[in-house]
Amino acid sequence: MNGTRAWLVWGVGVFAYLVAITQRTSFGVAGLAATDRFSATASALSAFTVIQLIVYAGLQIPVGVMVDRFGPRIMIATGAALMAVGQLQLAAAESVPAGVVGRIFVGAGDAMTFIAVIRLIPLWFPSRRVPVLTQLTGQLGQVGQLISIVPFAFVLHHGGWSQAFVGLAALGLLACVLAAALLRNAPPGAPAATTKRSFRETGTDLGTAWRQPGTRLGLWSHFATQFSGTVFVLTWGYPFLVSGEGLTPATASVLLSLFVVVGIICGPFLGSWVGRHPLRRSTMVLAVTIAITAVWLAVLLPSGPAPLWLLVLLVLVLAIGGPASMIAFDFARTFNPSHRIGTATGIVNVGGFFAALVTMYMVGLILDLLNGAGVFSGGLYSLDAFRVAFSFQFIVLGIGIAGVVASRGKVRRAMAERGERVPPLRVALADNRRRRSQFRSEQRQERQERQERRN
Ligand SMILES: N[C@@H](Cc1c[nH]cn1)C(=O)NCC(=O)O
Repeated sequence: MNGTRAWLVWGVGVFAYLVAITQRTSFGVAGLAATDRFSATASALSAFTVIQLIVYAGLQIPVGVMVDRFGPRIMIATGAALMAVGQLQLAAAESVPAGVVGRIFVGAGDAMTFIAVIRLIPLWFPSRRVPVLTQLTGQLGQVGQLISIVPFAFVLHHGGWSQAFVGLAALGLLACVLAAALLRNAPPGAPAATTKRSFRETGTDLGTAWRQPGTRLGLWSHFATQFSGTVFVLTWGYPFLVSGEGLTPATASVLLSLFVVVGIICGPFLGSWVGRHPLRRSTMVLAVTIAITAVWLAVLLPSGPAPLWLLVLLVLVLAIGGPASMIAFDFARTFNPSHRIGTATGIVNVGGFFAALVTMYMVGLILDLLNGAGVFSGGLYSLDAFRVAFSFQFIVLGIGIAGVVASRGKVRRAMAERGERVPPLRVALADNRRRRSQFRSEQRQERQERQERRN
């Protein structure tokens, strides 16, 4: 494998994903400017984000199939081009429908990027490197959010709407050109990364990927770990922290930026842990999901504002959900043959975004209903209203945990039929401790022997 070339391909892939995250998150930063430009109500504005995410989630499976059929390069380049077209449309739009069309293009291009980028990794790198590089790709991509928050917001407020969105279109075009020029689907001489399948065979592949219990374990893992953080960052976190908990906008922004930092720090650790303990991946997923449930209970159960340290802890735990959700793609990769990984990854990636969309909608609906019925004084975004509305997440978390446990059971039964047994966690931990202490005593003995020889 050509090392420099592999790193170049990975670098271009990460850049394309980072640009996709910038395009995805840019509208959140432009909320106030959009209200002025389109003279739109709050619910019309939320349609921009919701429709974009519906397009993104709806395209995951077809895009996964296309990644297997056409390879990552063309998908990444086409995705970047679509996002550039979408942002140009938004730069020119002066009505809500025209703006929504722009966001549909952005959602479609965004949908093509991540699955294709992580498909490149096992094609270019040895398998021992794949978990850490997959994690790093996911986390470095999130830096795109910071580009939306700082330079994009600066151009928007000082240069104006059209300049800011034309700038994003230029970034998309740059990603498209780099992908077309520098990406290759596989190293020279390696087996082809694409498979020509008939329509019928594609349908069969899709069914086979879905029936594979490991794919469903991936879907539920993504569902359980990712949605709460996504809802917090993309929609309800900021109003909850500022209007509900009474933090200043500056403190709330710092807390939201922590998501990116925590992901970058924790991602590589989680990736290397997954590489070393492949039989404990679902245990890690469950541990993170239970931690998310526990921290939300701690924040929502007591009446009155939560102390700042608890809100920081909430953000840290929700942020760890990001790297933990990347374990889901490891299930897709390791339980499916190479020609079905794109399809399986597409299925897995629906989980977290579907759960996030339902939760975003339900939290909004519950807030509206409580406000309409005048249940709490303090208005739409009062802390008590948020405490009730955010409790909807416990239903989704419960469904996620049940899904992970049930699909893990199926995976383990299938493994047992092949003669592979997963030892209980207690036994595995004891075994680990025994091996570590044996390793340490061997090292001690070796040092002693060396010392004796020197004397
Ligand atoms: N799990 C996310 C990526 C992530 C990593 N840290 C925080 N988020 C994911 O599913 N990504 C898919 C995408 O298109 O972004």
